Amino acid sequence: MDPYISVENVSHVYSNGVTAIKDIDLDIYEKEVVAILGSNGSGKTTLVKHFNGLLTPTKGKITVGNLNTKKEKVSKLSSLVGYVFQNPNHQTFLPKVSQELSYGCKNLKMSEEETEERVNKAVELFELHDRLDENPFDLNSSQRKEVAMASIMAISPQVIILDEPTTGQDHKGCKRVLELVRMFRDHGHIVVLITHDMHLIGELNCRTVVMHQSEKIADDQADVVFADKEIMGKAGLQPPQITSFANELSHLDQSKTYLTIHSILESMKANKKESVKVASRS
Ligand SMILES: Nc1ncnc2c1ncn2[C@@H]1O[C@H](COP(=O)(O)OP(=O)(O)OP(=O)(O)O)[C@@H](O)[C@H]1O
Repeated sequence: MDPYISVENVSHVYSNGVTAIKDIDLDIYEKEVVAILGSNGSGKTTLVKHFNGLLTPTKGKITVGNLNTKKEKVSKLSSLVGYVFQNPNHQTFLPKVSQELSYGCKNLKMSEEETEERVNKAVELFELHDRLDENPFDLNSSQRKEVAMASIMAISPQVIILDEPTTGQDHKGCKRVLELVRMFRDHGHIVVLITHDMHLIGELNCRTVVMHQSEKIADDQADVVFADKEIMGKAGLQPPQITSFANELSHLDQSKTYLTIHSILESMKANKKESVKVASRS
């Protein structure tokens, strides 16, 4: 299977001379959820801005859906790759939710019929029926973020980039983000997450790319990356608290990396069954 996004030996040097990403190779396939992790300034945003053509490589090549991003218009690429900004206020600017939802489709010059069909689908998925006439700025930040995500979903790009989706969200908002990532994946989209939220990555146990000082230093499932003390230390990352806690529980199988309470409980139950078996044998 060909990758949908192919990053081949890509570097980006900004006009001020800063090398923000260096010699990156990365293939992203259909239906993958990929988290990009790394400390501030490590190059995460610069990397993903190449996926929708906001930036182009100063060295190397990127293809998205077989299109060379250097040769395509940003408008074409933004129909394939949607970018949900960290701050929904940077994305919502129209006075009604309904206008926000249709803006992207209209901007891409879709017919009225197609726009209506796509917006209706987004309204359905995000259950926005009662909010269509509201002003996005009258909604709370979690609801406004959902409107921003729904307006990207209306375009139905193959790839959805979520930049720090849980930042500034309360517990309910964070849970909703997790649900939405799963919903995007279940609808066949590729989801790329830029995040510092280790709990979110732990819950998803998704493919995790770690950036450090402009370079990619790890690319594996979250449980494998989180168990790699050298990588985690180098990138200045801490696994979710639950993983550190589980590492202290000597009666758990320490060959595994525990990312959620659920996984710890499952292991405890398995241990219990095992010890009952042993007890009944002796
Ligand atoms: N427009 C720009 N012009 C010049 N340098 C930039 C520009 N944008 C980012 N940089 C620099 O490129 C490097 C990588 O920045 P980038 O924003 O990609 O990192 P990041 O990992 O996304 O950081 P953060 O977590 O803080 O958002 C940093 O040194 C940053 O100062």
